Amino acid sequence: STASREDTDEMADPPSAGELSEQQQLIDVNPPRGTRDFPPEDMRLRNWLFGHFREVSRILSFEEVDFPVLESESLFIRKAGEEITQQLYNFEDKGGRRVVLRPEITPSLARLVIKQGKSVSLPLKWFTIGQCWRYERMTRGRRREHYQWNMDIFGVSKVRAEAELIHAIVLFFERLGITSSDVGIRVSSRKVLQAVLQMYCIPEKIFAEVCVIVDKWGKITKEEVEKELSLAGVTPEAVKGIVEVLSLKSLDKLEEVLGSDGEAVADLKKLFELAEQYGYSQWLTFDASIVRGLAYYTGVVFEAFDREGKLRAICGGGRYDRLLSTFGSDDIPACGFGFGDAVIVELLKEKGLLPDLMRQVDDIVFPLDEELDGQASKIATALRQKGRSVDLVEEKRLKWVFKHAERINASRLVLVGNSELQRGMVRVKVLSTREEYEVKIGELS
Ligand SMILES: Nc1ccc(Br)nc1
Repeated sequence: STASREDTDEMADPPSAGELSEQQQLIDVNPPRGTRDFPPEDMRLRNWLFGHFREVSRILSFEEVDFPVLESESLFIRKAGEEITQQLYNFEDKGGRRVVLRPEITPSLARLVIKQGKSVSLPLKWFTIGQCWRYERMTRGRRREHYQWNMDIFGVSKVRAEAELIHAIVLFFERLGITSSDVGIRVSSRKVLQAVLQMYCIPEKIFAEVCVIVDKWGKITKEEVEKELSLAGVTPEAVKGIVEVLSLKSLDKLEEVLGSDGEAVADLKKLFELAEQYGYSQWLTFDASIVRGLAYYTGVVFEAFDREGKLRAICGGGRYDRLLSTFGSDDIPACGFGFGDAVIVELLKEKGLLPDLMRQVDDIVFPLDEELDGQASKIATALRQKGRSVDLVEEKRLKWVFKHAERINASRLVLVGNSELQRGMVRVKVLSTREEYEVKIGELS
């Protein structure tokens, strides 16, 4: 016989376009280009990931904050040629205001710190998980949104802040089963590049632009980097000096080039000493080519990478001591990182570490006869008030209910039947042990 719809759990085929009248044309059920839906299975993974973000933030004693996804465009207008500012998801709203879907979170954090002003005592340790956007020509077919975990410390000028943030990143990886054999964290400081530019009397005003160009090292050819540096106003000998320093992979070598009295070497030495004490130095590696691509970094910068070299940077961050003054406020030393929700999932897949997250329900309550739907509602209410998750099912055959119970990993099946109700009872099946018993309705827990 043909199974009726309530017997199967497959959706009927949607009507074909020809079966719909003009105004009933099926809408495009896909989300806008470059964006994602999160159906239950994907949402379980996302909640699992964000749960670890939150737990690590709690363990590091960070407070959660949040901001509108929509921000004034003025927060992100920067002249250093960053990709992030060239791909702003910007528009004019109905009030004629220039607004954006934020491409990153740090400027919002800075805005709130300024807004809070004297009402907050430093240091501040804030975290947030928020959706960020870019408008990229779909030629590269890349996503236009992702969720980013940000942790930021305001008011700590010493590298203790960087050490704390890196500790958070290491703890997060360890919670997911990722080890320092899978992932490393490259560390350097923009003060390295700053020192080199000073050695060659390159004006400070092009520092941010030079950093954005140097960040392309390894992504575009050496010749292209040199050409862009030259166009930015860096002399040929300074370009040579920069290229030489970028290849340094040891602090000792760096010290030979920059001398031992500079801030860059001192900061990095202190950070690596602290790393030993935290017990995570096996994750760290000094790499002078790391500058990160955001204009506002001023000091230590770091990024996590997969040692097999198959993926883009997993997360990254650094010190940005001068960002607040670009918004007209007094500066407050600051340091933070962003951790996207996409590359980490690719890494977990690579390492076979994706968790198997099942839907789980405590009880299915099922009236065996239609007229018992009221009794079933009472029983569901009593159980829910005790905090049990209850799936109240009706208009189904018992065979379907057993299959459904298996599908949603229900712990118990509570059957509401006339004969039991006559005696003030319901029948309970414990699905894991097949144990079956009757219990007084008032004693069901
Ligand atoms: N900044 C940014 C925003 C959105 C995506 Br997807 N990637 C980077």
